[in-house]
Amino acid sequence: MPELTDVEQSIKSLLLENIRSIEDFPKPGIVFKDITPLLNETYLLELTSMLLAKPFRGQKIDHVAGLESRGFLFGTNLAQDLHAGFIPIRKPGKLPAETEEVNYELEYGTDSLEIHSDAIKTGAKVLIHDDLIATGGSAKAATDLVKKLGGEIVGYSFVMEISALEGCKKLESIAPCHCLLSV
Ligand SMILES: O=P(O)(O)OC[C@H]1O[C@H](OP(=O)(O)OP(=O)(O)O)[C@H](O)[C@@H]1O
Ligand SMILES: Nc1ncnc2[nH]cnc12
Repeated sequence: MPELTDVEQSIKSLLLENIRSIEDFPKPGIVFKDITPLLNETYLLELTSMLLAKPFRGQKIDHVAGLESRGFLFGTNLAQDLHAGFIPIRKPGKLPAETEEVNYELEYGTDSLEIHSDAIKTGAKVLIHDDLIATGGSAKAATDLVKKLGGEIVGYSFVMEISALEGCKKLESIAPCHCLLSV
């Protein structure tokens, strides 16, 4: 009988095969990693969701904070699976109530992120989730927002990392960084 880790490895290979690489999107020189095929088929959606939650099962997590927009796709699923609430971290001007804001750098530009000022109670345990980590700038900005509100970062969850950009290195001293897939 195959070991569980072998089965998990095979599932990860299957998921990786279903990620599309699109050259020169959204700018020349960027190879865009498209996770939408993982949403397109129910078995891929379920396998991805199951493996995303696995490292955090049994941990006390009050909220999953997902980054706009692709961090919303698996983020609410992940929150429900971990019996946590979901907090949207959004691009500027999208959240309707009072917000906190931070600026950050992207692999292909700069942007800012916002969170509702009342989204987190002091000491709440927060897991940050996104589809992909490249430079880690967005996840670090999300970290700063959560900390500004008094939340405690207990981990990071990404569907995939672009390992050459070493984004997780920015975060490892803060909390464990789990990337389901790596390119
Ligand atoms: O690790 P980093 O270098 O910060 O890059 C990763 C971020 O870039 C992408 O988002 P993008 O800003 O393209 O927005 P989108 O999710 O709305 O497409 C991706 O979904 C992450 O949020
Ligand atoms: N290469 C890439 N593919 C998809 N999303 C990204 N976000 C930052 N870099 C990216």
